[in-house]
Amino acid sequence: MPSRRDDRTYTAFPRPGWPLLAGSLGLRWRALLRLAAWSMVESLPAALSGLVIARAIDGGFLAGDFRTGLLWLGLLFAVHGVGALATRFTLAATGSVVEPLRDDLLGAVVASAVHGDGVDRSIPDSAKVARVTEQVEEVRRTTGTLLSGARRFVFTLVATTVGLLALAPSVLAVALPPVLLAIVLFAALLGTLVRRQYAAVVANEAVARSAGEALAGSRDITASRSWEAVCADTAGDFRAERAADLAMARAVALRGALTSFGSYGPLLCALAAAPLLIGGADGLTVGALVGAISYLASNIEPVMRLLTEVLGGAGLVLVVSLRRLRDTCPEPSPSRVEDTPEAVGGSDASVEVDDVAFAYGGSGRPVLDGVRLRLRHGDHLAVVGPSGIGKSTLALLLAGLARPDRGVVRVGGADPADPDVRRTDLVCLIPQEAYVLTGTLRDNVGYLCEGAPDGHLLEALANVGAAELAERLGGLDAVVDPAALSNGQRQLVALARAYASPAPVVILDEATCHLAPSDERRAEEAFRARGGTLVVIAHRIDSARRAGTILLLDGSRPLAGTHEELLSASDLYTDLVGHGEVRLSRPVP
Ligand SMILES: Nc1ncnc2c1ncn2[C@@H]1O[C@H](COP(=O)(O)OP(=O)(O)OP(=O)(O)O)[C@@H](O)[C@H]1O
Repeated sequence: MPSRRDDRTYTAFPRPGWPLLAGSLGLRWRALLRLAAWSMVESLPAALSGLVIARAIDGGFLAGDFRTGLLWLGLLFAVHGVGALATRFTLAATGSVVEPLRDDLLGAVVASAVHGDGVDRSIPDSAKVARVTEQVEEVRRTTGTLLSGARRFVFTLVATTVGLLALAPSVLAVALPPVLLAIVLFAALLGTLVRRQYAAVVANEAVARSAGEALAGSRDITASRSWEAVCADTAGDFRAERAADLAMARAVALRGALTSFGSYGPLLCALAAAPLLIGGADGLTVGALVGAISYLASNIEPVMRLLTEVLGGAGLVLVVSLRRLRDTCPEPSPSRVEDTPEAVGGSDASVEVDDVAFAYGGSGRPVLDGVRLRLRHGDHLAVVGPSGIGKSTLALLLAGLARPDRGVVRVGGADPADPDVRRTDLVCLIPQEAYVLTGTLRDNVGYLCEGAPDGHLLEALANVGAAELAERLGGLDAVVDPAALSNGQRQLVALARAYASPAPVVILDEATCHLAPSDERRAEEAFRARGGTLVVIAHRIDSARRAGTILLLDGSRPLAGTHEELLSASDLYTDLVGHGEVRLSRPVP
């Protein structure tokens, strides 16, 4: 079967949604690892700041040793410098994860638009394209925000916990419960937030749709003085949008309250417990308390805001945009593969010629003009017409050896003249002047089916009526001298080569003209029994009559039909039949 260099199919794109997002991110796992590594470096200040501050106070400033205190603060400054450098690299790594996502999403959206079930390809829906493009952009942007928010949340929280554990476990014990409670409550609220945001988006789209329709019909509405009725109709959509927005606003207000609780709760708890903790069982020093407070003030507060506002906000938009994309993009249909390269040269090989015109270079007058033809796998067609009318030219076009100036030629769904298509796997043309190579009989018969077993080649020779010739020549190993063969013998060798080839379409361009009528019949019947599509440029009436369909080229309007149909429809055909030869030697009228 023919092959193409690009074997990617559109159906390889999954539908836009979480699996696509996860697959796209999964493909960039190296960049994700890089991102994690740089995030760890970036969170060093979060892990060390409290510890360093405690040392600066206890071992430096409170002990009256300013130099030591300043040295510790200098170290803190250097650690922040390293963290800032790491931030630069995290941005680059985030870009290399998120940017390809846009291509993947657009690929999925376009595949869905082209191959989706129920897509009406005759009506370009530019509004939908714009909306979908906007949603793709939204998904890409929010994925970036989410990724960078999520990694800062996780790494900063872990770094802070580790730092607090090392510096003041008693403060950690007091501060951790409000943090965990805020996270649990936020997780419980998330479902409501998603539902309300989705409802708000849908209500917003409904308003845009109904208002757009009203504006588009404004002339008619004004002419019929029906503005009041239209306003009454659209008012329902506006009310639904207002209700959805209010419900969303209430959920967002609750989210704000949770943010404040998670941000300041740990700090307040630590400050309230401070008098008990200082000098307590684990000997909390003033420096350690200040260091612990700095952890809570400079790390926990931003981390909780990240969770509820950035992750909650961007995550919400991402979930809703992905769901909207999935809902608005129909499922690519796995059965609709006719446009994919896989379908090219499929087993159901057929011939399609659509409104083809062709002129040899230089001569302005077309040899063929307006030729249409459609053959199914297994069809047998004879092409007849006066000499010079263009029968061989049609054969060349079908075999991909010439390109039409206008119209389309497809064999097995592919353009046979496409250099990316393996033409010999698609179609085999045997011209009148049979071509025999200097080489063994095996080389000659197996030329188009390299590596085929001898049995296959011998069977081909026998079926086209060349078994006796093969025996006389000395079998498959015999070296053939083309000059020593008669025209008929050369045609038998060429016929066996075509028979043995894997091409599902065989074109015999007067390829049996030097054979006796009985041998011609035998060869043609062998090709019919071989399967596939057979096109015979016929020169004898019997040869044409054997075909299921006859195409008569007459220079003006090609006609196709059975022998009887053409007899009653065309004087030219009757004329050809009267001569016994369907190729008249008189010139084209
Ligand atoms: N390579 C070529 N360059 C220019 N003109 C050509 C070329 N080959 C064929 N022609 C012209 O194109 C026309 C159609 O030729 P074609 O061989 O297709 O006709 P045909 O019907 O097969 O004829 P025949 O039955 O005699 O083989 C003829 O006028 C021929 O002279």
